[in-house]
Amino acid sequence: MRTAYTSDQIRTAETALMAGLPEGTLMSRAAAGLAMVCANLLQGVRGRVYGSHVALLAGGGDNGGDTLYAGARLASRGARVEAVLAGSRAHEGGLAALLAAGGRARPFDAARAGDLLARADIVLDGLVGIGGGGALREPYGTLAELTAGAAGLVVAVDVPSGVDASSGRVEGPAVRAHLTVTFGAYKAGLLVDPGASHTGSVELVDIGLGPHLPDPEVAAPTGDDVAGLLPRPGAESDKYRRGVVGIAAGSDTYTGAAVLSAGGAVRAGAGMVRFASTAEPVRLVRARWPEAVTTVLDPSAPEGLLDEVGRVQAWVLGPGLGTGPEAHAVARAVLAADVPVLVDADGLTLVAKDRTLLRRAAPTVLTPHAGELSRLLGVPRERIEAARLDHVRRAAAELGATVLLKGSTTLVAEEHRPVRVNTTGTPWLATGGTGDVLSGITGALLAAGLSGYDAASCAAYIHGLAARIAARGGAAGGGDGRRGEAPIAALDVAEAVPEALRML
Ligand SMILES: NC(=O)C1=CN([C@@H]2O[C@H](COP(=O)(O)OP(=O)(O)OC[C@H]3O[C@@H](n4cnc5c(N)ncnc54)[C@H](OP(=O)(O)O)[C@@H]3O)[C@@H](O)[C@H]2O)[C@@H](O)CC1
Ligand SMILES: [K+]
Repeated sequence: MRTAYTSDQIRTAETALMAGLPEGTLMSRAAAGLAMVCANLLQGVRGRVYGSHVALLAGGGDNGGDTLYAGARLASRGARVEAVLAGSRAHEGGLAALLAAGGRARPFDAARAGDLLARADIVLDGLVGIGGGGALREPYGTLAELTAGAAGLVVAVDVPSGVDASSGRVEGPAVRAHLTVTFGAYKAGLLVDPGASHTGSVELVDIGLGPHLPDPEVAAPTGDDVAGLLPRPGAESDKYRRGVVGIAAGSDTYTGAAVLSAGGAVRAGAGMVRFASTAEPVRLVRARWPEAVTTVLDPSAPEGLLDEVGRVQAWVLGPGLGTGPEAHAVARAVLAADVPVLVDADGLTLVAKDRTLLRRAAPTVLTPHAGELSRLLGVPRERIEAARLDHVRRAAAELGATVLLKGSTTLVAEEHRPVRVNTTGTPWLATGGTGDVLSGITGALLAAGLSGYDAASCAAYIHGLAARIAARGGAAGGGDGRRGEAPIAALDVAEAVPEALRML
Protein backbone atom coordinates (compact mmCIF):
# COMPACT_ATOMS: atom_id res chain seq x y z
CA MET A 1 0.00 0.00 0.00
CA ARG A 2 1.46 3.34 -0.99
CA THR A 3 0.48 5.67 1.86
CA ALA A 4 0.23 9.46 1.77
CA TYR A 5 -0.14 12.20 4.34
CA THR A 6 -1.24 15.79 4.89
CA SER A 7 1.27 18.59 5.43
CA ASP A 8 0.36 18.73 9.13
CA GLN A 9 0.99 15.01 9.54
CA ILE A 10 4.39 15.39 7.85
CA ARG A 11 5.32 18.34 10.06
CA THR A 12 4.37 16.46 13.23
CA ALA A 13 6.48 13.48 12.17
CA GLU A 14 9.34 15.81 11.26
CA THR A 15 9.27 17.44 14.69
CA ALA A 16 9.41 14.05 16.40
CA LEU A 17 12.30 12.90 14.22
CA MET A 18 14.22 16.18 14.53
CA ALA A 19 14.13 15.97 18.33
CA GLY A 20 16.86 13.34 18.16
CA LEU A 21 18.98 14.79 15.37
CA PRO A 22 21.39 17.72 14.91
CA GLU A 23 19.84 20.79 13.28
CA GLY A 24 19.87 20.74 9.50
CA THR A 25 20.12 16.96 9.19
CA LEU A 26 16.81 16.51 7.41
CA MET A 27 17.38 19.30 4.94
CA SER A 28 20.78 17.92 4.16
CA ARG A 29 19.31 14.42 3.58
CA ALA A 30 16.60 15.92 1.37
CA ALA A 31 19.07 18.00 -0.63
CA ALA A 32 21.47 15.08 -1.07
CA GLY A 33 18.65 12.86 -2.38
CA LEU A 34 17.39 15.59 -4.69
CA ALA A 35 20.87 16.30 -6.06
CA MET A 36 21.42 12.60 -6.71
CA VAL A 37 18.19 12.29 -8.69
CA CYS A 38 19.07 15.44 -10.68
CA ALA A 39 22.60 14.20 -11.37
CA ASN A 40 21.18 10.95 -12.74
CA LEU A 41 18.78 12.91 -14.94
CA LEU A 42 21.63 15.05 -16.26
CA GLN A 43 23.66 11.92 -16.99
CA GLY A 44 20.68 10.72 -18.99
CA VAL A 45 20.00 13.87 -21.00
CA ARG A 46 23.54 15.33 -21.29
CA GLY A 47 25.75 12.33 -20.64
CA ARG A 48 27.40 14.19 -17.72
CA VAL A 49 26.79 16.60 -14.88
CA TYR A 50 29.87 18.74 -15.61
CA GLY A 51 29.00 21.68 -17.86
CA SER A 52 25.24 21.08 -17.79
CA HIS A 53 22.86 23.98 -17.16
CA VAL A 54 20.68 23.92 -14.06
CA ALA A 55 18.08 26.56 -13.20
CA LEU A 56 16.81 26.85 -9.63
CA LEU A 57 13.54 28.59 -8.79
CA ALA A 58 13.94 29.25 -5.09
CA GLY A 59 11.19 30.50 -2.79
CA GLY A 60 11.87 32.07 0.59
CA GLY A 61 11.13 29.01 2.75
CA ASP A 62 12.75 25.64 3.37
CA ASN A 63 11.57 24.34 0.01
CA GLY A 64 13.84 26.98 -1.52
CA GLY A 65 16.50 25.89 0.99
CA ASP A 66 16.43 22.28 -0.20
CA THR A 67 16.71 23.52 -3.76
CA LEU A 68 19.66 25.83 -3.13
CA TYR A 69 21.57 23.13 -1.23
CA ALA A 70 20.91 20.62 -4.02
CA GLY A 71 22.07 23.25 -6.54
CA ALA A 72 25.26 23.68 -4.50
CA ARG A 73 25.95 19.94 -4.76
CA LEU A 74 25.45 20.02 -8.52
CA ALA A 75 27.63 23.15 -8.85
CA SER A 76 30.40 21.40 -6.94
CA ARG A 77 30.28 18.67 -9.61
CA GLY A 78 30.80 21.27 -12.31
CA ALA A 79 27.23 22.08 -13.33
CA ARG A 80 26.46 25.71 -14.22
CA VAL A 81 23.82 26.53 -11.68
CA GLU A 82 21.82 29.76 -11.51
CA ALA A 83 19.06 30.52 -9.04
CA VAL A 84 16.12 32.89 -9.38
CA LEU A 85 15.28 34.15 -5.90
CA ALA A 86 11.51 34.57 -5.86
CA GLY A 87 10.97 35.80 -2.31
CA SER A 88 11.96 39.00 -0.54
CA ARG A 89 14.33 36.76 1.40
CA ALA A 90 16.17 33.57 0.53
CA HIS A 91 17.19 30.59 2.65
CA GLU A 92 20.45 31.90 4.10
CA GLY A 93 22.39 28.69 4.50
CA GLY A 94 21.29 27.34 1.12
CA LEU A 95 22.21 30.56 -0.68
CA ALA A 96 25.62 30.73 0.98
CA ALA A 97 26.29 27.08 0.03
CA LEU A 98 25.32 27.70 -3.59
CA LEU A 99 27.53 30.78 -3.93
CA ALA A 100 30.43 29.04 -2.21
CA ALA A 101 30.17 26.16 -4.69
CA GLY A 102 30.38 28.56 -7.65
CA GLY A 103 26.67 28.89 -8.42
CA ARG A 104 24.98 32.20 -9.10
CA ALA A 105 21.79 33.77 -7.77
CA ARG A 106 19.72 36.78 -8.80
CA PRO A 107 16.40 38.28 -7.76
CA PHE A 108 13.41 37.67 -10.04
CA ASP A 109 13.30 39.40 -13.42
CA ALA A 110 10.76 37.99 -15.89
CA ALA A 111 12.79 38.36 -19.09
CA ARG A 112 15.95 36.97 -17.54
CA ALA A 113 14.08 34.08 -15.93
CA GLY A 114 12.51 33.22 -19.30
CA ASP A 115 15.96 33.12 -20.94
CA LEU A 116 17.34 30.99 -18.14
CA LEU A 117 14.55 28.44 -18.46
CA ALA A 118 15.00 28.29 -22.22
CA ARG A 119 18.68 27.31 -21.75
CA ALA A 120 18.52 24.99 -18.75
CA ASP A 121 18.84 21.21 -19.05
CA ILE A 122 16.82 20.89 -15.89
CA VAL A 123 14.75 23.32 -13.85
CA LEU A 124 14.21 22.73 -10.13
CA ASP A 125 10.92 24.10 -8.86
CA GLY A 126 11.69 25.04 -5.27
CA LEU A 127 9.16 27.86 -4.96
CA VAL A 128 6.91 26.39 -2.29
CA GLY A 129 6.49 22.96 -0.75
CA ILE A 130 4.29 21.86 2.12
CA GLY A 131 4.28 25.45 3.46
CA GLY A 132 2.31 26.71 0.47
CA GLY A 133 -1.25 27.92 0.85
CA GLY A 134 -3.83 29.23 -1.65
CA ALA A 135 -3.11 30.54 -5.14
CA LEU A 136 0.54 31.46 -5.78
CA ARG A 137 1.28 35.15 -5.25
CA GLU A 138 3.59 37.14 -7.52
CA PRO A 139 6.22 36.61 -8.67
CA TYR A 140 5.79 32.92 -7.77
CA GLY A 141 2.76 32.60 -10.07
CA THR A 142 4.61 34.02 -13.07
CA LEU A 143 7.58 31.75 -12.45
CA ALA A 144 5.28 28.71 -12.23
CA GLU A 145 3.77 29.70 -15.57
CA LEU A 146 7.20 30.22 -17.14
CA THR A 147 8.13 26.60 -16.40
CA ALA A 148 5.63 25.59 -19.11
CA GLY A 149 8.09 27.03 -21.66
CA ALA A 150 11.18 25.36 -20.18
CA ALA A 151 13.31 23.57 -22.74
CA GLY A 152 14.60 20.94 -20.30
CA LEU A 153 13.09 18.71 -17.65
CA VAL A 154 11.11 20.30 -14.83
CA VAL A 155 11.73 18.69 -11.44
CA ALA A 156 9.33 19.67 -8.66
CA VAL A 157 10.93 19.76 -5.24
CA ASP A 158 8.72 17.96 -2.69
CA VAL A 159 5.49 19.19 -4.35
CA PRO A 160 4.79 21.00 -7.64
CA SER A 161 4.37 24.63 -6.58
CA GLY A 162 0.75 25.74 -6.77
CA VAL A 163 -0.54 22.27 -5.81
CA ASP A 164 -1.90 22.00 -2.27
CA ALA A 165 0.18 19.23 -0.72
CA SER A 166 -2.60 17.97 1.56
CA SER A 167 -5.53 17.87 -0.84
CA GLY A 168 -4.27 18.14 -4.42
CA ARG A 169 -6.25 21.35 -4.85
CA VAL A 170 -4.98 23.79 -7.50
CA GLU A 171 -6.26 27.34 -7.24
CA GLY A 172 -4.19 29.25 -9.79
CA PRO A 173 -0.97 28.81 -11.76
CA ALA A 174 0.83 25.60 -10.86
CA VAL A 175 3.98 23.89 -12.06
CA ARG A 176 3.54 20.83 -14.26
CA ALA A 177 6.59 18.71 -13.60
CA HIS A 178 8.18 15.82 -15.46
CA LEU A 179 9.28 14.42 -12.12
CA THR A 180 8.51 15.22 -8.50
CA VAL A 181 11.11 14.36 -5.87
CA THR A 182 9.27 14.18 -2.57
CA PHE A 183 10.81 13.88 0.89
CA GLY A 184 10.04 11.53 3.75
CA ALA A 185 6.61 10.35 2.59
CA TYR A 186 4.10 10.87 -0.22
CA LYS A 187 1.89 13.90 0.24
CA ALA A 188 -1.82 13.16 -0.32
CA GLY A 189 -2.04 15.93 -2.93
CA LEU A 190 0.47 14.10 -5.13
CA LEU A 191 -1.89 11.15 -5.55
CA VAL A 192 -5.21 12.97 -5.98
CA ASP A 193 -6.27 15.05 -8.96
CA PRO A 194 -5.96 17.81 -9.96
CA GLY A 195 -2.60 17.72 -8.11
CA ALA A 196 -1.73 14.24 -9.36
CA SER A 197 -1.80 15.41 -12.97
CA HIS A 198 0.93 17.98 -12.16
CA THR A 199 3.53 15.66 -10.65
CA GLY A 200 4.88 13.61 -13.56
CA SER A 201 6.45 10.53 -12.04
CA VAL A 202 7.07 10.72 -8.30
CA GLU A 203 10.29 9.67 -6.60
CA LEU A 204 10.45 9.31 -2.83
CA VAL A 205 13.63 10.26 -0.97
CA ASP A 206 13.80 8.56 2.43
CA ILE A 207 14.82 10.97 5.19
CA GLY A 208 13.91 8.69 8.11
CA LEU A 209 10.35 9.92 8.82
CA GLY A 210 8.86 6.41 8.57
CA PRO A 211 8.67 5.43 12.26
CA HIS A 212 7.06 8.76 13.15
CA LEU A 213 4.27 8.74 10.58
CA PRO A 214 0.66 8.39 11.82
CA ASP A 215 -2.19 6.54 10.05
CA PRO A 216 -2.24 7.84 6.50
CA GLU A 217 -4.81 10.21 5.05
CA VAL A 218 -4.69 8.49 1.68
CA ALA A 219 -3.58 5.03 0.54
CA ALA A 220 -3.06 3.65 -2.94
CA PRO A 221 -3.38 -0.14 -3.11
CA THR A 222 -0.82 -1.95 -5.25
CA GLY A 223 -1.51 -5.00 -7.41
CA ASP A 224 -0.22 -7.22 -4.59
CA ASP A 225 -2.58 -5.57 -2.11
CA VAL A 226 -5.51 -6.20 -4.44
CA ALA A 227 -4.43 -9.79 -5.08
CA GLY A 228 -4.26 -10.32 -1.30
CA LEU A 229 -7.81 -9.07 -0.79
CA LEU A 230 -9.46 -10.99 -3.62
CA PRO A 231 -11.21 -14.24 -2.86
CA ARG A 232 -9.93 -17.21 -4.88
CA PRO A 233 -12.34 -20.10 -5.38
CA GLY A 234 -11.25 -23.34 -3.76
CA ALA A 235 -12.18 -26.94 -4.60
CA GLU A 236 -15.19 -26.76 -2.29
CA SER A 237 -16.54 -23.47 -3.71
CA ASP A 238 -20.11 -23.44 -4.91
CA LYS A 239 -21.94 -20.52 -6.43
CA TYR A 240 -22.96 -19.12 -3.05
CA ARG A 241 -19.40 -19.24 -1.74
CA ARG A 242 -18.24 -17.38 -4.81
CA GLY A 243 -21.14 -14.98 -4.43
CA VAL A 244 -24.50 -14.52 -6.08
CA VAL A 245 -25.04 -10.96 -7.23
CA GLY A 246 -28.41 -9.46 -8.11
CA ILE A 247 -28.54 -6.72 -10.71
CA ALA A 248 -31.53 -4.40 -10.90
CA ALA A 249 -30.74 -2.30 -13.94
CA GLY A 250 -32.01 -1.27 -17.35
CA SER A 251 -35.42 -0.22 -18.57
CA ASP A 252 -37.23 -0.52 -21.86
CA THR A 253 -35.67 2.86 -22.81
CA TYR A 254 -32.11 2.17 -21.61
CA THR A 255 -30.95 -1.37 -22.23
CA GLY A 256 -27.18 -1.14 -22.86
CA ALA A 257 -26.22 -0.27 -19.28
CA ALA A 258 -27.87 -3.48 -18.05
CA VAL A 259 -25.87 -5.63 -20.49
CA LEU A 260 -22.63 -3.92 -19.49
CA SER A 261 -23.26 -4.16 -15.76
CA ALA A 262 -24.13 -7.86 -16.06
CA GLY A 263 -20.97 -8.34 -18.15
CA GLY A 264 -18.79 -6.77 -15.45
CA ALA A 265 -20.25 -9.16 -12.86
CA VAL A 266 -19.95 -12.27 -15.06
CA ARG A 267 -16.35 -11.53 -16.04
CA ALA A 268 -15.30 -10.62 -12.48
CA GLY A 269 -16.15 -14.13 -11.38
CA ALA A 270 -19.56 -13.91 -9.70
CA GLY A 271 -20.80 -17.37 -8.69
CA MET A 272 -24.07 -16.44 -10.33
CA VAL A 273 -25.69 -13.30 -11.72
CA ARG A 274 -29.40 -12.87 -11.10
CA PHE A 275 -30.70 -10.14 -13.38
CA ALA A 276 -34.04 -8.50 -12.65
CA SER A 277 -35.69 -5.90 -14.86
CA THR A 278 -38.47 -5.27 -17.36
CA ALA A 279 -38.92 -7.48 -20.43
CA GLU A 280 -36.64 -5.83 -23.00
CA PRO A 281 -33.45 -5.55 -20.92
CA VAL A 282 -34.07 -9.10 -19.67
CA ARG A 283 -34.25 -10.31 -23.28
CA LEU A 284 -30.99 -8.56 -24.21
CA VAL A 285 -29.08 -9.67 -21.12
CA ARG A 286 -30.15 -13.29 -21.74
CA ALA A 287 -28.98 -13.03 -25.34
CA ARG A 288 -25.53 -11.67 -24.38
CA TRP A 289 -24.94 -13.47 -21.06
CA PRO A 290 -26.74 -16.83 -21.13
CA GLU A 291 -25.23 -17.67 -17.73
CA ALA A 292 -27.36 -14.95 -16.08
CA VAL A 293 -30.57 -16.09 -14.40
CA THR A 294 -33.26 -13.55 -15.19
CA THR A 295 -36.56 -12.39 -13.73
CA VAL A 296 -39.02 -10.04 -15.41
CA LEU A 297 -40.26 -7.51 -12.85
CA ASP A 298 -43.57 -5.70 -12.79
CA PRO A 299 -42.78 -2.49 -10.92
CA SER A 300 -46.38 -1.30 -11.29
CA ALA A 301 -47.12 -3.87 -8.52
CA PRO A 302 -44.41 -2.99 -5.94
CA GLU A 303 -45.66 -5.39 -3.25
CA GLY A 304 -43.28 -8.38 -3.11
CA LEU A 305 -41.53 -7.04 -6.22
CA LEU A 306 -38.36 -9.10 -5.79
CA ASP A 307 -39.99 -12.26 -4.40
CA GLU A 308 -39.35 -14.28 -7.56
CA VAL A 309 -35.67 -13.28 -7.91
CA GLY A 310 -34.21 -15.85 -5.53
CA ARG A 311 -31.40 -15.49 -3.00
CA VAL A 312 -28.67 -12.90 -3.64
CA GLN A 313 -25.72 -11.86 -1.47
CA ALA A 314 -25.38 -8.32 -2.85
CA TRP A 315 -27.26 -6.07 -5.25
CA VAL A 316 -26.25 -3.66 -7.98
CA LEU A 317 -28.91 -1.01 -8.44
CA GLY A 318 -29.29 1.68 -11.00
CA PRO A 319 -27.54 1.56 -14.40
CA GLY A 320 -30.14 2.51 -17.03
CA LEU A 321 -32.96 2.05 -14.50
CA GLY A 322 -34.70 5.36 -15.21
CA THR A 323 -35.78 7.82 -12.54
CA GLY A 324 -39.59 7.66 -12.63
CA PRO A 325 -42.00 6.17 -10.06
CA GLU A 326 -41.47 2.59 -11.24
CA ALA A 327 -37.70 2.93 -10.93
CA HIS A 328 -38.25 4.38 -7.47
CA ALA A 329 -40.28 1.29 -6.54
CA VAL A 330 -37.42 -0.97 -7.67
CA ALA A 331 -34.92 1.13 -5.71
CA ARG A 332 -37.05 0.96 -2.58
CA ALA A 333 -37.38 -2.82 -2.83
CA VAL A 334 -33.66 -3.40 -3.46
CA LEU A 335 -32.50 -1.04 -0.72
CA ALA A 336 -34.86 -2.73 1.74
CA ALA A 337 -32.89 -5.97 1.29
CA ASP A 338 -30.60 -6.93 4.15
CA VAL A 339 -27.51 -7.36 1.94
CA PRO A 340 -24.89 -4.90 0.61
CA VAL A 341 -26.18 -2.71 -2.22
CA LEU A 342 -24.17 -0.79 -4.77
CA VAL A 343 -26.04 2.24 -6.10
CA ASP A 344 -24.93 3.73 -9.43
CA ALA A 345 -26.17 6.04 -12.20
CA ASP A 346 -30.00 6.47 -12.14
CA GLY A 347 -30.00 4.86 -8.71
CA LEU A 348 -27.93 7.82 -7.50
CA THR A 349 -30.42 10.28 -8.96
CA LEU A 350 -33.18 8.45 -7.11
CA VAL A 351 -31.38 8.56 -3.75
CA ALA A 352 -30.40 12.22 -4.29
CA LYS A 353 -34.14 13.00 -4.58
CA ASP A 354 -35.16 10.70 -1.73
CA ARG A 355 -32.46 10.23 0.88
CA THR A 356 -34.78 8.09 3.03
CA LEU A 357 -33.87 5.27 0.64
CA LEU A 358 -30.41 5.23 2.25
CA ARG A 359 -31.77 4.54 5.76
CA ARG A 360 -30.73 0.93 6.02
CA ALA A 361 -28.57 -1.29 8.21
CA ALA A 362 -26.65 -3.28 5.56
CA PRO A 363 -23.68 -1.65 3.80
CA THR A 364 -24.26 0.72 0.89
CA VAL A 365 -21.71 1.63 -1.79
CA LEU A 366 -22.36 4.72 -3.91
CA THR A 367 -20.39 5.16 -7.15
CA PRO A 368 -20.95 8.71 -8.42
CA HIS A 369 -18.97 10.79 -10.88
CA ALA A 370 -18.50 14.45 -9.96
CA GLY A 371 -21.83 15.49 -11.53
CA GLU A 372 -23.76 12.84 -9.60
CA LEU A 373 -21.95 13.73 -6.37
CA SER A 374 -22.87 17.35 -7.01
CA ARG A 375 -26.55 16.35 -6.97
CA LEU A 376 -26.10 14.16 -3.89
CA LEU A 377 -24.37 16.89 -1.87
CA GLY A 378 -25.97 19.99 -3.40
CA VAL A 379 -22.49 21.37 -4.20
CA PRO A 380 -21.53 22.76 -7.65
CA ARG A 381 -19.61 20.29 -9.79
CA GLU A 382 -16.62 22.64 -10.25
CA ARG A 383 -16.12 22.80 -6.49
CA ILE A 384 -16.11 19.03 -6.30
CA GLU A 385 -13.61 18.73 -9.17
CA ALA A 386 -11.31 21.26 -7.49
CA ALA A 387 -11.38 19.54 -4.09
CA ARG A 388 -12.20 15.88 -4.73
CA LEU A 389 -10.62 14.54 -1.56
CA ASP A 390 -12.60 16.85 0.74
CA HIS A 391 -15.89 16.11 -1.01
CA VAL A 392 -15.57 12.35 -1.19
CA ARG A 393 -14.85 12.30 2.54
CA ARG A 394 -17.78 14.56 3.25
CA ALA A 395 -20.10 12.39 1.16
CA ALA A 396 -19.07 9.22 3.01
CA ALA A 397 -19.73 10.87 6.38
CA GLU A 398 -22.95 12.60 5.39
CA LEU A 399 -24.51 9.68 3.52
CA GLY A 400 -23.28 6.92 5.83
CA ALA A 401 -21.97 4.92 2.87
CA THR A 402 -18.80 3.86 1.12
CA VAL A 403 -18.38 6.40 -1.69
CA LEU A 404 -16.39 5.70 -4.85
CA LEU A 405 -15.88 8.98 -6.73
CA LYS A 406 -15.09 8.28 -10.39
CA GLY A 407 -12.68 10.44 -12.32
CA SER A 408 -9.14 10.61 -13.59
CA THR A 409 -8.07 9.45 -10.14
CA THR A 410 -10.87 7.38 -8.65
CA LEU A 411 -11.23 7.75 -4.88
CA VAL A 412 -12.90 5.44 -2.36
CA ALA A 413 -13.92 6.91 0.99
CA GLU A 414 -15.40 5.44 4.11
CA GLU A 415 -15.58 7.14 7.50
CA HIS A 416 -12.52 6.68 9.74
CA ARG A 417 -10.52 4.97 6.97
CA PRO A 418 -7.81 6.42 4.69
CA VAL A 419 -9.24 7.47 1.34
CA ARG A 420 -8.09 4.90 -1.20
CA VAL A 421 -6.89 6.23 -4.51
CA ASN A 422 -6.75 4.14 -7.63
CA THR A 423 -3.59 4.13 -9.69
CA THR A 424 -4.66 2.07 -12.70
CA GLY A 425 -6.62 3.25 -15.72
CA THR A 426 -6.06 5.00 -19.01
CA PRO A 427 -7.51 8.20 -20.48
CA TRP A 428 -9.38 5.92 -22.93
CA LEU A 429 -11.50 4.77 -20.02
CA ALA A 430 -13.43 8.03 -20.15
CA THR A 431 -16.07 6.62 -22.47
CA GLY A 432 -19.76 5.81 -22.11
CA GLY A 433 -20.68 2.58 -20.38
CA THR A 434 -17.42 1.86 -18.58
CA GLY A 435 -19.03 2.91 -15.29
CA ASP A 436 -21.71 0.26 -15.81
CA VAL A 437 -19.00 -2.39 -16.14
CA LEU A 438 -17.43 -1.12 -12.90
CA SER A 439 -20.75 -1.49 -11.09
CA GLY A 440 -20.93 -5.16 -12.10
CA ILE A 441 -17.33 -5.88 -11.03
CA THR A 442 -17.91 -4.21 -7.67
CA GLY A 443 -21.19 -6.07 -7.19
CA ALA A 444 -19.48 -9.40 -7.82
CA LEU A 445 -16.84 -8.62 -5.17
CA LEU A 446 -19.47 -7.47 -2.66
CA ALA A 447 -21.37 -10.71 -3.20
CA ALA A 448 -18.15 -12.65 -2.64
CA GLY A 449 -17.99 -11.15 0.84
CA LEU A 450 -15.57 -8.22 0.51
CA SER A 451 -16.45 -5.12 2.55
CA GLY A 452 -17.76 -2.13 0.60
CA TYR A 453 -14.40 -0.40 1.05
CA ASP A 454 -12.35 -3.34 -0.23
CA ALA A 455 -14.82 -4.27 -2.99
CA ALA A 456 -14.89 -0.73 -4.36
CA SER A 457 -11.13 -0.21 -4.25
CA CYS A 458 -10.30 -3.64 -5.70
CA ALA A 459 -12.93 -3.20 -8.43
CA ALA A 460 -11.54 0.21 -9.39
CA TYR A 461 -8.05 -1.32 -9.66
CA ILE A 462 -9.19 -4.29 -11.75
CA HIS A 463 -11.38 -2.10 -13.97
CA GLY A 464 -8.49 0.31 -14.67
CA LEU A 465 -6.11 -2.56 -15.36
CA ALA A 466 -8.63 -4.21 -17.69
CA ALA A 467 -9.04 -0.92 -19.54
CA ARG A 468 -5.26 -0.67 -20.05
CA ILE A 469 -5.14 -4.24 -21.31
CA ALA A 470 -8.05 -3.56 -23.68
CA ALA A 471 -6.51 -0.30 -24.92
CA ARG A 472 -3.23 -2.09 -25.68
CA GLY A 473 -4.95 -4.91 -27.49
CA GLY A 474 -4.38 -7.61 -24.88
CA ALA A 475 -1.82 -8.31 -22.18
CA ALA A 476 0.92 -8.81 -24.74
CA GLY A 477 0.41 -5.29 -26.12
CA GLY A 478 3.66 -3.37 -25.80
CA GLY A 479 4.58 0.16 -24.99
CA ASP A 480 4.88 2.11 -21.81
CA GLY A 481 2.59 4.84 -20.56
CA ARG A 482 -0.07 5.63 -23.18
CA ARG A 483 2.02 4.69 -26.21
CA GLY A 484 0.45 1.98 -28.30
CA GLU A 485 -3.03 2.43 -26.87
CA ALA A 486 -6.21 2.68 -28.91
CA PRO A 487 -9.82 3.61 -28.17
CA ILE A 488 -11.86 1.04 -26.29
CA ALA A 489 -15.54 0.29 -25.89
CA ALA A 490 -17.06 -0.51 -22.52
CA LEU A 491 -17.64 -4.16 -23.38
CA ASP A 492 -13.91 -4.50 -24.23
CA VAL A 493 -13.19 -3.56 -20.62
CA ALA A 494 -15.53 -6.27 -19.31
CA GLU A 495 -13.94 -8.82 -21.65
CA ALA A 496 -10.44 -7.89 -20.42
CA VAL A 497 -11.29 -8.39 -16.73
CA PRO A 498 -10.19 -12.08 -16.66
CA GLU A 499 -6.78 -11.12 -18.09
CA ALA A 500 -6.49 -8.37 -15.47
CA LEU A 501 -7.23 -10.95 -12.75
CA ARG A 502 -4.60 -13.29 -14.22
CA MET A 503 -2.01 -10.52 -14.05
CA LEU A 504 -2.55 -9.83 -10.34
N1 LIG B 1 8.86 18.73 6.87
C1 LIG B 1 9.91 17.97 6.61
O1 LIG B 1 9.99 16.85 7.02
C2 LIG B 1 11.00 18.51 5.79
C3 LIG B 1 10.80 19.62 4.98
N2 LIG B 1 11.70 20.02 4.11
C4 LIG B 1 11.39 21.06 3.15
O2 LIG B 1 10.73 22.15 3.73
C5 LIG B 1 9.58 22.47 2.98
C6 LIG B 1 8.63 23.22 3.82
O3 LIG B 1 9.28 24.41 4.14
P1 LIG B 1 8.54 25.66 4.79
O4 LIG B 1 7.76 25.20 5.95
O5 LIG B 1 9.55 26.68 5.03
O6 LIG B 1 7.51 26.07 3.68
P2 LIG B 1 7.70 26.22 2.10
O7 LIG B 1 7.06 25.10 1.45
O8 LIG B 1 9.08 26.56 1.72
O9 LIG B 1 6.76 27.46 1.85
C7 LIG B 1 6.98 28.67 2.56
C8 LIG B 1 7.43 29.73 1.59
O10 LIG B 1 6.50 29.80 0.54
C9 LIG B 1 5.93 31.08 0.50
N3 LIG B 1 4.53 30.90 0.17
C10 LIG B 1 3.60 30.16 0.81
N4 LIG B 1 2.43 30.22 0.17
C11 LIG B 1 2.63 31.01 -0.91
C12 LIG B 1 1.79 31.47 -1.95
N5 LIG B 1 0.52 31.11 -2.03
N6 LIG B 1 2.33 32.26 -2.90
C13 LIG B 1 3.61 32.62 -2.83
N7 LIG B 1 4.45 32.22 -1.84
C14 LIG B 1 3.96 31.44 -0.89
C15 LIG B 1 6.19 31.71 1.81
O11 LIG B 1 6.26 33.07 1.61
P3 LIG B 1 5.95 34.09 2.78
O12 LIG B 1 4.60 33.72 3.31
O13 LIG B 1 7.05 33.87 3.75
O14 LIG B 1 6.01 35.38 2.08
C16 LIG B 1 7.51 31.08 2.20
O15 LIG B 1 8.56 31.74 1.59
C17 LIG B 1 9.12 21.15 2.48
O16 LIG B 1 8.23 21.22 1.41
C18 LIG B 1 10.44 20.52 2.09
O17 LIG B 1 10.83 20.99 0.81
C19 LIG B 1 12.97 19.31 3.96
O18 LIG B 1 13.98 20.23 4.00
C20 LIG B 1 13.29 18.27 4.97
C21 LIG B 1 12.29 17.80 5.85
K1 LIG C 1 8.07 23.00 -5.03
